[in-house]
Amino acid sequence: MRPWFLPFSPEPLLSTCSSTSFHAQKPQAQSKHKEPESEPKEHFDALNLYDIWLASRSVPDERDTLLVPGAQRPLTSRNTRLAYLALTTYCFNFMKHLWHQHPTRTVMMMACHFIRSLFPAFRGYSQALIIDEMQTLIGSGSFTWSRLLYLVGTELIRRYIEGLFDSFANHNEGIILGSAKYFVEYQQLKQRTRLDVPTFSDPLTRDLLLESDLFARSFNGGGFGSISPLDFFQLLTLFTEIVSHLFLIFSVTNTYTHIGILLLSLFSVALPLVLPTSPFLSSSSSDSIYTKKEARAADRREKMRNLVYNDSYRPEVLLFGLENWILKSWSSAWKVVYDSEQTQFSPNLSLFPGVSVSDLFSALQNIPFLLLLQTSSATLGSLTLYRSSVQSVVFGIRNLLATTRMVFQSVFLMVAFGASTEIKPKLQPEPKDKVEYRSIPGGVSIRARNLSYTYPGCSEPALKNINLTLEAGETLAIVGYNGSGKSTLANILLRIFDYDQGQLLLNDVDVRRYDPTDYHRHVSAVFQGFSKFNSTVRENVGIGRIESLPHRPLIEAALGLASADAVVNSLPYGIQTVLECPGYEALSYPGSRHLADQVHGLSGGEWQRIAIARAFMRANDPEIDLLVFDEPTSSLDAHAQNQIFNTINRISRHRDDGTRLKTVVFITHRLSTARRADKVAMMENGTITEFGTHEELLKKNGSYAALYRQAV
Ligand SMILES: Nc1ncnc2c1ncn2[C@@H]1O[C@H](COP(=O)(O)OP(=O)(O)OP(=O)(O)O)[C@@H](O)[C@H]1O
Repeated sequence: MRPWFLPFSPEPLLSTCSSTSFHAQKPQAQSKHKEPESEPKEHFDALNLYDIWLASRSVPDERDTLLVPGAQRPLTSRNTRLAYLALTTYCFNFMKHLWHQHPTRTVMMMACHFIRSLFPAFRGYSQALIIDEMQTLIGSGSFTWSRLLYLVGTELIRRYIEGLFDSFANHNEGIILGSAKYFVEYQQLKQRTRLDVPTFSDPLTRDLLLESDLFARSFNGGGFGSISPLDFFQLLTLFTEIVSHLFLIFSVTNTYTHIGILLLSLFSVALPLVLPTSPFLSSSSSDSIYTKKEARAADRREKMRNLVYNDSYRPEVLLFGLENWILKSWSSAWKVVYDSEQTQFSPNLSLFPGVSVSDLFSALQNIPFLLLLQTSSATLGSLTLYRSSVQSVVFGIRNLLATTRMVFQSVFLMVAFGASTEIKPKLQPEPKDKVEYRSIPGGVSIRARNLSYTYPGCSEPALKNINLTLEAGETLAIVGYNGSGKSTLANILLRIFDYDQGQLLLNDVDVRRYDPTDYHRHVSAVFQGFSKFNSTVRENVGIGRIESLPHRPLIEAALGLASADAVVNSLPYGIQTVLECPGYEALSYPGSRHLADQVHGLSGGEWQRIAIARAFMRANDPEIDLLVFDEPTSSLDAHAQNQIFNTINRISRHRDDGTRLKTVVFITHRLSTARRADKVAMMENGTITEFGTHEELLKKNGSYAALYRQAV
């Protein structure tokens, strides 16, 4: 059910916002922005959202450097053009979308902003009237309270109405902000759940998502120098506020003789705004542009913090005595970042020690005030009004400049949000190439030809020239030394990773032509680093077949298949026990305390049984053609291990005639289990060096035979 404040379902708007979409990594886009200044204008105009975002991150005069994510964009003419492009191609559409959710409320919000912006001027005017009245009363000698009480009463009523109006405006704005927040966070989550591992491992995509997160967080009120899109309206408020004060200043000084005073007022107001840009008074830029060294230091500082704050690292931190090293690394990184920030941010406005420049400007603003005081026409109220209006204009213009600058940054974060919702997962085939996965009898047939794969950022390939043929229904054991590439191969077979070279045919179709989501409906797996969720046993297992989550008997059956039923029965709340997992810090909400009491830890082997039960939730389904187990029984005793392999054997065959229904691939370091497989692949240094039946490989007397002899 949607929340009460939402008049809409948060489905994608972005097709209406921008017609462009892109693959997560576009090397041409990256290189294109290495020489932004030399690009022809028409090229500039053809940029899509991702291009705009990437272009805004380039550092002026540094070819191969990008600003660290979240850094402020310098206010250059090029970035201004990019911001304008972003505003016209995306931001206005985004705002329009928000407006469509609550048209009446949004109009009311804008009207409220306008009316509120007039309040300070009214306030000043009303106070001036009271002061004038007091001056008249005192000056005339006949002091009567009635008129004064009337004015004070009017002022109190005005303030009361102002307060009521404010609370209405805040309430209205809160509702709009609530639905905007929901929309943005929903889109964020939706996008992240769609993205595959190769897309996530692209550094530029990670930066994009990070800035998109910053944008989403800005709805929670400030942070990181950005403002929420609703604060765009702040510009309107500030502008009208300044105009209304200028109007008051002008009315106080509108006679011919006062024109000079007016000009002096404006000059005194404008001077502090202009002067900070002078080379004597300010730094060249207040933008946090980190150099590579500083960015690395900032990154290191965060990593060190994380090592301390994340509980899952604590055993290693204590065991290896990392405390001093962490503190030292953190403090040296902190110093690098601090020094860089010190040089970047402007020094305070002080020309001489002990003499504040801003005090000088305040004093300057008093000159027209004194001149006015000398003219007979000026009343005390009007002088007070003049004084407060001049101050308000100064603050208003300052705020306007600061807000404009924040809006400028916000535009690029908004662009990051827009671009992130358009990322096309890397493993997703083009519609023209897409082929629907079709099952064949016996499971899935696998043919790998010269497969190679290098992890992003690594120079050495993890897999080299993998050749492998497995018929549907066969069982394959992958064995080999640590780091030989077994899990990487499993992840490629499961279409979690893509390969760089070669070809992988599943059921004689290039695996790249399958939609991964479609293909994943036909596989079940236990990963080596399986996830441990800080949730109940029921959910930890049931998510293996999400539609069966409400069906307790099915979950219990899976637990039985994984020989985990005895473990679960011994838990204090059985299947409802919340499992404790390292590294997860549960947030405590009022009323949720009792949950903490139900939390229970599990041993490594017990967790492994939970993960196996999760895979068994769907392994029995007829549409499952491939079962992949990456060291499923590494922490189990020999008896439990045998039970699990018997179960795998049973569910991969037809119940009546024993014919093979599923292809099974398992990775193991226990060579006694490898002999149960039809084929064995021996992996060394990222490649399959021996392939055949257990007996064939023993006869060969190569690496497998040596490993086997060592094991038994
Ligand atoms: N995320 C990663 N980024 C970079 N390199 C990686 C990553 N994961 C694994 N590698 C490297 O790829 C190689 C193969 O790793 P893989 O996990 O596939 O080995 P494995 O045979 O399963 O090892 P083990 O028996 O220890 O589980 C190793 O050299 C490893 O260091």
